[in-house]
Amino acid sequence: MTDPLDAPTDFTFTVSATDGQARTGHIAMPRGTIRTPAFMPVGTAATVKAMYPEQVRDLGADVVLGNTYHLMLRPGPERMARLGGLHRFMRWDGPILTDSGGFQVMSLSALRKIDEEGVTFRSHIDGTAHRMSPERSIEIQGLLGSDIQMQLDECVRLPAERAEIEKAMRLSLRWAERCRVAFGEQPGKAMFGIVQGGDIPDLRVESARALTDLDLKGYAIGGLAVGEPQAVMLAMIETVEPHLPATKPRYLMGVGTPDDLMQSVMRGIDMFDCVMPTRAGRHGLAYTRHGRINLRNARHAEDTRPLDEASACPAARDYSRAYLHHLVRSEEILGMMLLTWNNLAYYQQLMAGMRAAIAAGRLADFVAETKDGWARAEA
Ligand SMILES: Nc1nc(=O)c2cc3nc(NCCN4CCCCC4)[nH]c3cc2[nH]1
Repeated sequence: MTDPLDAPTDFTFTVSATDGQARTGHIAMPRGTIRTPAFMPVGTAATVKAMYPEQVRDLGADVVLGNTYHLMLRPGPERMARLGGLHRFMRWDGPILTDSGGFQVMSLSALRKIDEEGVTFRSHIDGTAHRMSPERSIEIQGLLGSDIQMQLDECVRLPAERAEIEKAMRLSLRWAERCRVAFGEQPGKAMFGIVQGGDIPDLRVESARALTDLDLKGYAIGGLAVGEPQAVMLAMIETVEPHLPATKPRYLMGVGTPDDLMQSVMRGIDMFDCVMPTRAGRHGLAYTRHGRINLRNARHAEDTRPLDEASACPAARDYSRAYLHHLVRSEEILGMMLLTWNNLAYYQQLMAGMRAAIAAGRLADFVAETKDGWARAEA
C-alpha cells in the first residue's frame, strides 16, 4: 500500500508507453493503483467465486468488479452502507468497479420494462418488484462505496434492428447525462460512460462523440460480447477508438477469452472484466500457456504432469492433471478452487506479459509467441 501521506487524492490515468494502438500505464486512485492493460476478476455477489481475497490480490489483480443488480437485491445497498461498505464487507482494500445493473436486469430478471425514467423489474431471487433509475443506480453504487461507477445504460443483444439499437443508444446517452449530474464531483472516484450503438458504425461514432463531450473520467464500450462474432466486436472497437480521448481509460465490458484480450489490447483497450476464467474453472476447464485444457477428459486420468510447471501459481505448478481430473470427475469443491485459481493466475500473467511487451515495443511478437504456445499443445 502507498504511504497515506502521498496516496493520490484524485483519479489520474497515465499512459507510460504505446505500441501501435496499444497502451500501457496506470490509473492512480486513493485506494490503489491499477496497472493497465488490466483484467478485473468478477466478484458478482461480493466474492470472486471460490477465491480468498488475499489470493486474488497475490495473483496480481489490482481491481475487482461488483454488480449493482446482485448487491441491491442481496444484501441491499443501505444494509451494505450500515456494514461499512463493500470493501470492508468482502475484505478487498483495492479499487472496486461496479457495473450499473442495466445489463444484469436484462439478462437475469423476469418481467422487466424499460422507459425514459429507468428500468422496472422483478428480482430473479424472490420475484419482488424493483425500480432502478439512473439516479438510483449511482446512489446504490455510492452506498456500496464503489470507486469506479458505471452509468445506467440499455444494452441490446445482437442481432437487432437499427431502430432498436438507435433507440437504446440515444436513451443511454440521456441516462449518461443524468448519471453525471447524480454523481457530481467525487474526488478520487470516477463515473464512466458506456458507448452503445450495437454493430452499426455511425451509431457507435455518435455515441462515442456525445459521451466524449461530457468529459468523463473513463469510457466503457458496451453492447458487445452479446452474441456477435469476434470479428464484429473487433470492428466496433476499431470504429469507436478514434473517437474516444486518448488520455482517458477505455474499458471493454464482459470480455473475454485470452485471444479476445490480446486482440482488443492491440486495438487500444485498457480494461476488461469477464466471468470466463472463474466460470470455466468451476466447470473443469483450465486456461494455460499450452491452450485450454478440459480436465474432465479421460486422457488426463494418469497424467502426472502439472498444468504448467513454469507457473508461479501453486494450482498450476504443484498438482497433477490426474489429480485435477479426479477432483473434477468427483465434483469435489477443491477442483473448482484450484482451477479458478489457475485461470485467474493465467489471465493476470497474460496481462502482465502484455504490459511488459508494450513497454518494450514488442506486443505483436508477444501475441504471436502466445498463440504459438497454444497451437503447439493442440498439435
Ligand atoms: N452496463 C453494461 N452495459 C453493457 O453494454 C454491457 C455489455 C456486456 N457484454 C457482456 N458480455 C458478457 C459475456 N460473457 C462471456 C462469458 C460467459 C458469460 C457471458 N457483459 C456486459 C456487461 C455490460 N454492462
